[in-house]
Amino acid sequence: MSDIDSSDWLRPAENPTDANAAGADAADRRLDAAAIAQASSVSDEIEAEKSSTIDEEAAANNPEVAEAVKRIEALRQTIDNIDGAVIHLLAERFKATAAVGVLKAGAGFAPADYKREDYQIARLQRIAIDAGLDTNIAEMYREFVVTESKKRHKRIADAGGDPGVLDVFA
Ligand SMILES: O=C(O)C(=O)C[C@]1(C(=O)O)C=C[C@@H](O)C=C1
Repeated sequence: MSDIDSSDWLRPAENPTDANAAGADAADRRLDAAAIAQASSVSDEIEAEKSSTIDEEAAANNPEVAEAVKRIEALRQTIDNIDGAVIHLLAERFKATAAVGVLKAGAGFAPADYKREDYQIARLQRIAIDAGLDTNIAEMYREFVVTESKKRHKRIADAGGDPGVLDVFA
C-alpha cells in the first residue's frame, strides 16, 4: 500500500477543452494546468490592484454611496453565512472521504477511482448548468476536493490505515 506512486493517482489533467462545450466527455472537462495557471495569474493581477475599505464615513456626505454601503453590508452578511456553511460542508466532506480512505487502505484499493471521478465531473457539470454557475467553477471545486482527498487517502495508506495523520493540510 505504501508503495503507491503518486503518478498513479494524481492523474494530470487532460485536454484543455472548453468545460462548457456540450457533449464533451467527462475527461475533456478536467481543468488542465494551463487553465489553473491562467486563473491564478488573473488573481495576481487583482491582488496588485488598489483596494477600498467600505465604511460609514465614506458614505457620510453622499446618500447614493450610503445606500450602496447599506446594500453591500447586507450582502456581506449573506456571503459570511454562505462561507460558514461551505466550511461546515467541507468539514463533513473530508470526514467522509477520510473514512473512505481508511476503508480503501484496509482493502488495498488505490486512492483514486477514475470511473467515480468521471461520474462526478459529468454530474457536477449538469448541476452547475442547472444552477446558473460557471461550469469551470464547478470543475475547480471538484478538482480541489478530489485531489486533496486522494493526497489524504495516500497519507492514510502510508500510515497503515490510520486517519490520525490528517491533522494538517495534506
Ligand atoms: O469515492 C471514492 O472512491 C473516493 O475516494 C472519494 C473521492 C472524492 O473525493 O470524492 C476521492 C478520490 C477518488 O478518485 C474519487 C472520489
